[in-house]
Formats: sequence, structure tokens, C-alpha cells
Amino acid sequence: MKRLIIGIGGITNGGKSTLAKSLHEHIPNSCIVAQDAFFKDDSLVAVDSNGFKQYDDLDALRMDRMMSEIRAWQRNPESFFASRGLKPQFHKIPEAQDEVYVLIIEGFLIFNYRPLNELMNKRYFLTIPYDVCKKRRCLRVYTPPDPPGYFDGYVWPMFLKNQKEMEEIVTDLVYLDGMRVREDLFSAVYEEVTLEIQRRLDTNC
Ligand SMILES: Nc1ncnc2c1ncn2[C@@H]1O[C@H](COP(=O)(O)OP(=O)(O)O)[C@@H](O)[C@H]1O
Ligand SMILES: O=C(O)c1ccc[n+]([C@@H]2O[C@H](COP(=O)([O-])O)[C@@H](O)[C@H]2O)c1
Repeated sequence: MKRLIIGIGGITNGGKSTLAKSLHEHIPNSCIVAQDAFFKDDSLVAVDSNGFKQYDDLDALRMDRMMSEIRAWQRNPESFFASRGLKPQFHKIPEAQDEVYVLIIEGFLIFNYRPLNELMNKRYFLTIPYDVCKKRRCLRVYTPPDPPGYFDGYVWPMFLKNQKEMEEIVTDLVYLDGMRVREDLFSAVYEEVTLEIQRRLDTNC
């Protein structure tokens, strides 16, 4: 059994979940692990000197739990896949005797966490301009909701800081323009992932 781990990172509201879901729907034997599912309880998230809850920081996330989930997939992708009620399918090559299990890891700080970053075979990073990001973010309701001034006073400066830190540790990142239509973004990544799957089926890696 072969494995492939794809990271879909990027700016808040850049389209990570949308892209990850489309990939999952089209890639046989794939699963998604989303970083958003690992936020700590609000009572455990620190507050900064401006009174803003520090959600855009690795400390706000239970990265240990996220890593355990990913390790469970690594140990046995097939049973991890089945435990989510998904049905295995061979890739669309009639003579293929092997299967490639694909894990799609999606989230805004996935490459900032070194132990997680190191596991990825492919790294994609979605970006959108400030004004588009602010507009999309204002339309979205988080739990808890963003307080007034949160985007400019906290989220945007943290994005710039986190991106800078990420770029210091990550190489071979493929930047994706989140302004492209969904279908284009999907096709571009799907094509590359399909080639990676094919490469694994063709070789012993
Ligand atoms: N390529 C795109 N073009 C325009 N809007 C998009 C695109 N991808 C996602 N969106 C919209 O942007 C918002 C955030 O998308 P989402 O996938 O949840 O982002 P993220 O997971 O990065 O926070 C949603 O309203 C979604 O419908
Ligand atoms: O999901 C949550 O529990 C949650 C609670 C408060 C805030 N968030 C925001 O979630 C953002 C990251 O998720 P996303 O999908 O926008 O990339 C990050 O900018 C946080 O400020 C998320």
C-alpha cells in the first residue's frame, strides 16, 4: 500500500476547505484532516494586550491531537479510511495491483508546525489580496464570532507574521492564486496530484 500526503495551506478564507473538499471528492482513497477541527476551547485561548483572543497562533490549536490523528492514518491508511465510512476504490488503472492512499491536510498554519510540515509530500499555499480576504472574512461567522476590529487589529498582522515565519522554514511551496475560479484551482492541483499518484503506482516509492 502506498501513501501520499498533500498540504493545502494558506490565508484565512483563501479557499483551502473548498479546494480540499473537491480534491477529496475526486481522488479515490483520500481523506481530509482539517486543522480548524483542532482549535482549543475558547476559555483556553490567550488574550493579547489589545484584548483580542489569540486564535491565529499555534498555541490556540491542539497540534498534539492533530498529529495523533495523522499518525493513525500513517499507521494504517486503510482502516483510517474505513473508520470514516469511506469505501476503498482502486485508481482508474485496470491493471493496477496496488493502491495509493492520499491524505489531504488542510489549514492556515499547517506549514508553520515543523513536525507536520515535514510529513508533506506536496505543499500548496493559497493567497488572496487583503481587501478580498477582509470581505470574505466579514461574511463568515466563526464560533466565537470576530469582535469589531479583529481583522485589521489582529488577523491581518498575524497572517503577515505567520507567513514570514513559514517562509523561513518551508521550501518547495507551490503558491496558488485564490482569485482564480474554483474549477481552475481544482484542475491545476488535481492534475499534479494525479501525476504523483501515477508515479507512485509506476515505481516502488
Ligand atoms: N476560488 C474561489 N473564488 C471565489 N470564492 C471562493 C473561492 N474558493 C472559496 N471561495 C469562497 O470563499 C469563502 C472561504 O472559502 P473556504 O474554502 O472556506 O476558505 P478557507 O478554508 O481557506 O478559510 C467561502 O465563502 C467560499 O465559498
Ligand atoms: O474554528 C474555530 O474554533 C475558530 C474560532 C475563532 C477564530 N477562528 C479563526 O479561524 C481562522 C482559521 O481558519 P480559516 O478556515 O479561516 O483558515 C483563524 O484566522 C482564526 O481567527 C476559528
